[in-house]
Amino acid sequence: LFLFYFKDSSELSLNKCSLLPYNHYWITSKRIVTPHGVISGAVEVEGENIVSIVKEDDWRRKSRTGQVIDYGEAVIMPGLIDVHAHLDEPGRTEWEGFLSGTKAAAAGGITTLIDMPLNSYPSTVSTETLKLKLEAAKKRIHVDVGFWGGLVPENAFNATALEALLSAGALGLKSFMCPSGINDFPMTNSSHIKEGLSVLAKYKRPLLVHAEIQQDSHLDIDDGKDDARSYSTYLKTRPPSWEEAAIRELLAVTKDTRTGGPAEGAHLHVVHLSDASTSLDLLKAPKDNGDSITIETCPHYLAFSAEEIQDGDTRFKCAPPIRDAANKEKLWEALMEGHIDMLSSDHSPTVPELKLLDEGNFLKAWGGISSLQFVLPVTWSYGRKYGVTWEQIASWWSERPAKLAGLDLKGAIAIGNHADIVVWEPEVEFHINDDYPIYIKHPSISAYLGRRLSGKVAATFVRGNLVFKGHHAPAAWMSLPLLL
Ligand SMILES: NC(=O)N[C@H]1NC(=O)NC1=O
Ligand SMILES: [Zn+2]
Ligand SMILES: [Zn+2]
Repeated sequence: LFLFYFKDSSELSLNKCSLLPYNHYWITSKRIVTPHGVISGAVEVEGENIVSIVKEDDWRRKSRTGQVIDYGEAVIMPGLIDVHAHLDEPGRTEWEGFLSGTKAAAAGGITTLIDMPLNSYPSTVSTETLKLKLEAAKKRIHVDVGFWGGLVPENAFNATALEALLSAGALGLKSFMCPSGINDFPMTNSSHIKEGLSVLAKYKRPLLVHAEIQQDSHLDIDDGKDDARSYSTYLKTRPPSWEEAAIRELLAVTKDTRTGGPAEGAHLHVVHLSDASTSLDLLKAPKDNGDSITIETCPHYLAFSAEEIQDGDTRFKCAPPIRDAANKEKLWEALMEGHIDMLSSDHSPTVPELKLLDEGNFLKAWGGISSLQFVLPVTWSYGRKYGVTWEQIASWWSERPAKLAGLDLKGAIAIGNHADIVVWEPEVEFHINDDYPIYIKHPSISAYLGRRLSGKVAATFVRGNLVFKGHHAPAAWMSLPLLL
């Protein structure tokens, strides 16, 4: 698979994209999150990889070479892998772009980001348009970036075109079952999806689906009774029945992904599940019975509830919508019990003008949450009262996303893996106000502006390069597609 790397490894010796001058070093801490538990000890990095992991007792006894960076009691975790972010470049760079987006990612402990095929212009639906993405990202990324391709009516019945897109490096495909809000990214129906899955089966790669199907809305938005500034008006326009309808249709095709089925090898990933009632319940049995399905939800569905969204505060408009507090509780329960597999940001920014913050019209504003830099502290801050552990965070944000995207050398602090590491301090609180360094292009639309969070990112390593430690590595980024 192609992953678009930010640095040519052959140039590591004259490395300007690392804030560390060493090629071989040890990171020590009392709290290192490994697949075998949290240990006190040291992680040895050489070049791009983790070459050993030792517990404290052995570490003391061992003679060693290489520099030592002691992080004390800070938590050392695998870097986060955000499988769902819209960086909007090329074509809508004024909305975000690779430079600011990956800068925010690095500051937030995200070491790999998979870019969605829509909101840029053109959409990533062919080898030619994927090439435009690669060109745009060149020398402009602070973390590893991969790309999903788009499954749209135009390419769905063209297996040759889809295969070319996957061979050119798309890590999988993404489609919408309702209007996406982007003209050159039309929605697919289940026959398109079935075709897509049959091609993906060969490549053993996933289809990510925005699972909402438009139902008759009971709201007549023209009768003047419903205030477009009120969040409840927006909520009524996208009831859980939209998610339910999409999931019912999807389950008719995911049977094919079972062992021995016609699309064995393909996988369906339901993005940003919001409805924790019937939509989730419908997925449980097929998932347990061998349909190849995973489910993601996003921090904003876990942090916020409809009741607390103020009139006109369109920063919180997204689709599917943030539902009531009871639904939020059920989402946490499903996550803790393992029915929801992973988290992603669905960072989907725009320019402040299109968020209509002054007018506050929920029906007309751009739908999309801006959150990229804060997903780790948000997961931790809002999850603490449910007893969330660092190992769970590593599973939701690193291990399972790596598996979904087929990134064999990522997702865990393990020998041989890429040295993709976040160092963070769970006990440190901070207030996201106007003085706080926010690296996304438009801080004013950030959903977390004004919040107090705990869990501060101290340092981020991407394949052995220290890319962030309160400030970013100054860099003229080299980039190249690399065969994993
Ligand atoms: N086009 C786009 O990014 N849409 C996203 N925004 C959102 O809130 N949900 C989405 O799917
Ligand atoms: Zn979506
Ligand atoms: Zn999205």
